[in-house]
Amino acid sequence: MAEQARAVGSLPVANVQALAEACNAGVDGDQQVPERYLSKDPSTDEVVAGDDSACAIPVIDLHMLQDPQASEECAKLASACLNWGFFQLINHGLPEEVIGNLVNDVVEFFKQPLEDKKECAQQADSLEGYGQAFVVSEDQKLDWADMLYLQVHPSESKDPRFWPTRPASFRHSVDVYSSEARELAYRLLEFMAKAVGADPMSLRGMFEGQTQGIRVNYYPPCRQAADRVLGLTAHTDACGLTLLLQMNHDVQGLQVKKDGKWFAVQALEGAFIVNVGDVLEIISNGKFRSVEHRAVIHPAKERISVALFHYPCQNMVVGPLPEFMKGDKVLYNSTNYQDFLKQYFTAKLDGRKHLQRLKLEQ
Ligand SMILES: O=C(O)CCC(=O)C(=O)O
Ligand SMILES: [Fe+2]
Repeated sequence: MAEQARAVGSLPVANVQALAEACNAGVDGDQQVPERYLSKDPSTDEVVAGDDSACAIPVIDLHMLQDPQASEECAKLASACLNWGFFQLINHGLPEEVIGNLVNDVVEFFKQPLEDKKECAQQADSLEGYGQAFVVSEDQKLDWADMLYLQVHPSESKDPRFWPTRPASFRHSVDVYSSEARELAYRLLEFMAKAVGADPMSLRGMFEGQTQGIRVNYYPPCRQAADRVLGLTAHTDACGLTLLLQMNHDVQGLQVKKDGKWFAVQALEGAFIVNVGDVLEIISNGKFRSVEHRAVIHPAKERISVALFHYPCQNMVVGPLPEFMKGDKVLYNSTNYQDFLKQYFTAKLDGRKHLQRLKLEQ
């Protein structure tokens, strides 16, 4: 992402927060939701409701993972990463104050007038900044959301052009939050490796100190057509591991694909939603799965989420690690990381297709 974020730009499109305000205001017959946002056909979607705990993504307790006696939690982690590619993490130890400061500053950022937010607008040569991601053609369907993407680590990769100066504490809140969350991601990578019998340091060593990016997603409500728009089109994450914080936990939006159906996620207050990215699926030779997910829109309520993406070492070869095979058949081709990213971005978010290409015939 470090290089790629600078090489791939997005075509400028309307600000969705402002468009939503116009469409949601007043009576029908005012501004209509433009056709380009109507990307979803509700009649063909099978969605499993998020309030049924029997069908929910697994919940993993970090306290229990750390207890050397509690091997069941480790087995649950391995099963979550294989069968869902997603889990919610509780008792993660990230200070409430650190999360609270981030949440307040993100909310304040989006409350500003459009002109002020545009001070950190995306530029033609970059994915960083405030705008939309991966718009590459004039007739492509568009997401009902705005986002702010920033590279947060290593510190020399930060581009101050895109970092909000208001609220004044924004930069500090993001720095503190992302560095705490980074440590947590490294701890999780250790547990994930251990959970499938690999050396706990094998994954940590590939990710520690490498690129971390933050993506703040703002999903405005859509009164006219909530079931026809998508906040974030179905995709897999290119990175190794994503830590997602959903701010208004009572508004459902994230959906995860399993066995051909979409499962709505009911976010637990204060928990992280963690998911496996493409790089980890390949490195683990399929023991962890990078799963398609998307975000849907509420008719009356906004939703904000913050995703932290953890990328591996820039010059690594992305391929199954011997540590994860131990005699198993090799399921994926290896490719160098820069080519891997190029292919992912060429497939325009369609990471799953990209993964299929790397997957060897069985
Ligand atoms: O907003 C969400 O719940 C999902 C966000 C996401 O998948 C992403 O930013 O990659
Ligand atoms: Fe994602």
